[in-house]
Amino acid sequence: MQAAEPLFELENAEVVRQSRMILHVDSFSLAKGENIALLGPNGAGKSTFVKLITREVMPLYREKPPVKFNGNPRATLDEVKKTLGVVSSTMQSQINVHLPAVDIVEGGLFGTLGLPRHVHPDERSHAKALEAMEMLGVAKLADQDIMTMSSGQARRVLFARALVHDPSTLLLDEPCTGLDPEGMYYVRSSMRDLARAGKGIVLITHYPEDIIPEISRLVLIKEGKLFADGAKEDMLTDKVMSSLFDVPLQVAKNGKNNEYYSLVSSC
Ligand SMILES: Nc1ncnc2c1ncn2[C@@H]1O[C@H](COP(=O)(O)OP(=O)(O)OP(=O)(O)O)[C@@H](O)[C@H]1O
Repeated sequence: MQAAEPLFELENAEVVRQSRMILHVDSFSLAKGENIALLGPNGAGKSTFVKLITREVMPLYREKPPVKFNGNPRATLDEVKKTLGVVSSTMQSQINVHLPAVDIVEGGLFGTLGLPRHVHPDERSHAKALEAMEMLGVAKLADQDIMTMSSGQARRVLFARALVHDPSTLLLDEPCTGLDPEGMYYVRSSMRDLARAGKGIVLITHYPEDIIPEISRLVLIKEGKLFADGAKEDMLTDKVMSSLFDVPLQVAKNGKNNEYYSLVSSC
């Protein structure tokens, strides 16, 4: 079987802020369509890692390019945006206008959180937005003001927004943060649906509970470096998790078929 082509590659990539090295990756590759989770303590460098993918952060210059996207060391922002759909928990707090949810979703076609002023939505873009909302089970909320929605409903609207331009990979930055168990249930089941529909998933999280069964590879980040990278079952052990977070932790397996993991602190 032929190996899938890489979507994203890093080689000797370093990010410096205020004279401090906040991320250094010797070597990393993510295949097209692959599902991974990035796990690590606060301040470890997970968001910086993902911002190297989205080109919000640039690495130090090297003669041999440290970042390649679709094999291209000079991928344009437009190319990156077309390929990726992004959802983050902080996006929700940036929405402070009264707009129908469908406008938020349609804004995803233009890379904005609502419809840009100069844009007059046409039937096609409206239909696309409704189709994405249908996929996330929130089409019936299309006309509801986003500001009046529960956090779980609004998060699913943001998933629909990330999907509206049909990206091949979704970048999900702590998608369950701030949600109650019902909201988490729907976000996690949406992640599963999307993975099954063939979307690649890159999930950043602090919690193994978010790691849906379709994700089989875990990348652990600590103190600005790749701490470990490998199969989920090898990473989610008491020993590895305790040394990643520097406190005693036990990994429990649960779910109907023991397909989920959670972390228990022994205080
Ligand atoms: N613009 C910046 N200037 C200075 N330091 C920065 C900047 N951006 C990030 N850092 C630092 O780099 C480190 C890594 O930050 P990053 O946001 O990537 O971590 P993270 O693993 O995503 O954290 P969290 O889980 O808390 O979101 C942190 O110590 C952070 O304070």
